Amino acid sequence: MAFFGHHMCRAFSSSAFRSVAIKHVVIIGGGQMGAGIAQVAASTGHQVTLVDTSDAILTKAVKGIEASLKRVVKKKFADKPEAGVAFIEKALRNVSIATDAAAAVQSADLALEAIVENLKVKQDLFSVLDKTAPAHTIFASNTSSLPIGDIASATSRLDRFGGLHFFNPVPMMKLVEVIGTSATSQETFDSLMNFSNALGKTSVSCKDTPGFIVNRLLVPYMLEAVRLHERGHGSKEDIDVAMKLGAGYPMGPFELLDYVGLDTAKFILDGWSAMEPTNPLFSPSPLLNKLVADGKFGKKTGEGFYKYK
Ligand SMILES: CCCCCCCCCCCCCC(=O)CC(=O)SCCNC(=O)CCNC(=O)[C@H](O)C(C)(C)COP(=O)(O)OP(=O)(O)OC[C@H]1O[C@@H](n2cnc3c(N)ncnc32)[C@H](O)[C@@H]1OP(=O)(O)O
Ligand SMILES: NC(=O)C1=CN([C@@H]2O[C@H](COP(=O)(O)OP(=O)(O)OC[C@H]3O[C@@H](n4cnc5c(N)ncnc54)[C@H](O)[C@@H]3O)[C@@H](O)[C@H]2O)C=CC1
Repeated sequence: MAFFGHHMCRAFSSSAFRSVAIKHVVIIGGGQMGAGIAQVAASTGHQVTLVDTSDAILTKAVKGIEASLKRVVKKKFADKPEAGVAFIEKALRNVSIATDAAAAVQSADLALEAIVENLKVKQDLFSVLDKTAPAHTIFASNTSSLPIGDIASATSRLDRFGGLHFFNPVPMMKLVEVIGTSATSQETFDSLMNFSNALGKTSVSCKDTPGFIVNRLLVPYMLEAVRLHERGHGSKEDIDVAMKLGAGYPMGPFELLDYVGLDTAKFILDGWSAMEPTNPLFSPSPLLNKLVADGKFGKKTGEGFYKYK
């Protein structure tokens, strides 16, 4: 089984650009990941512009950020409720919203995308942003499964392009994978590491290889769980209970798939299947395809493998 035989080494290129102190972050995509990253960046004193395709989506995103901040302060400021209110107000003041990404990046130190998991759509976005962003602006992708180098290839700033892979839910998950391609400069990589650390996250350095570290291990596990169920060897409920109580995972694989989003899971599976069509692990899943075709994307739509209303 090849499972993505190619291997890309990261050899830092020299760059005319110094490492950038990231103060203004433009986050494109105000879904679960973009909103979560915006929340954490704003809470740690960064100026954030959150971009999506409509005001309605952005209003929902900001409401979600406020609700999540309330959960955070309930714990963090348990004995000081006024300080908690001030913390939320300060964080929300750091967030502005926009629907025009090309205009928003004109004052950005970092443009980070968390839009749909589709190579062409991500390339189209960065190709446009490349024309309006200042020379110093670093571009980064939060992709789960696509090669960072392929996304970067749509731009003229290969040395100022890297990956920042966050985990869902962003306010709770402590890890960020920082990915450098073979063309990412050391200055850019350092800037991304510093930014991730400034968000209070623990950062690990990753090569631009399929799935980086976490998803290289997590995706096959989730795929095996679905295959096991499709073979009739376990109900999804039993598999979830087994992995929570027998392996100590906070969520079982089906709960986690619903949490991630089945639309995103399908994008990942289809993308990896295209890269390695003969690998039976990546063959289409009738169960997943049916749920996605029915608009059952998991928790975010109220139904996936399970019902949430
Ligand atoms: C063949 C078909 C298969 C397709 C295969 C394709 C596979 C594709 C899959 C790969 C996808 C990859 C996605 C990716 O790139 C990387 C990822 O992000 S993977 C996901 C990683 N995340 C996890 O593994 C999450 C695991 N779950 C948990 O850690 C917990 O369950 C969770 C923290 C989410 C919730 O905790 P829980 O105890 O279950 O519930 P509570 O509601 O009680 O929360 C506990 C605690 O946490 C606070 N909290 C929770 N969420 C938030 C939030 N969004 N904001 C703020 N605070 C939050 C909550 O308030 C609680 O606080 P207490 O003080 O304890 O009350
Ligand atoms: N869901 C997860 O657990 C994780 C997802 N990721 C990655 O993060 C990215 C986003 O995932 P989610 O937030 O879960 O998706 P989501 O579906 O919740 O949000 C995506 C958002 O992007 C917006 N969007 C799509 N195209 C756009 C464009 N051209 N311009 C502006 N906005 C656009 C959509 O309107 C939507 O609000 C994907 O690349 C995914 O692989 C990474 C880590 C974890």
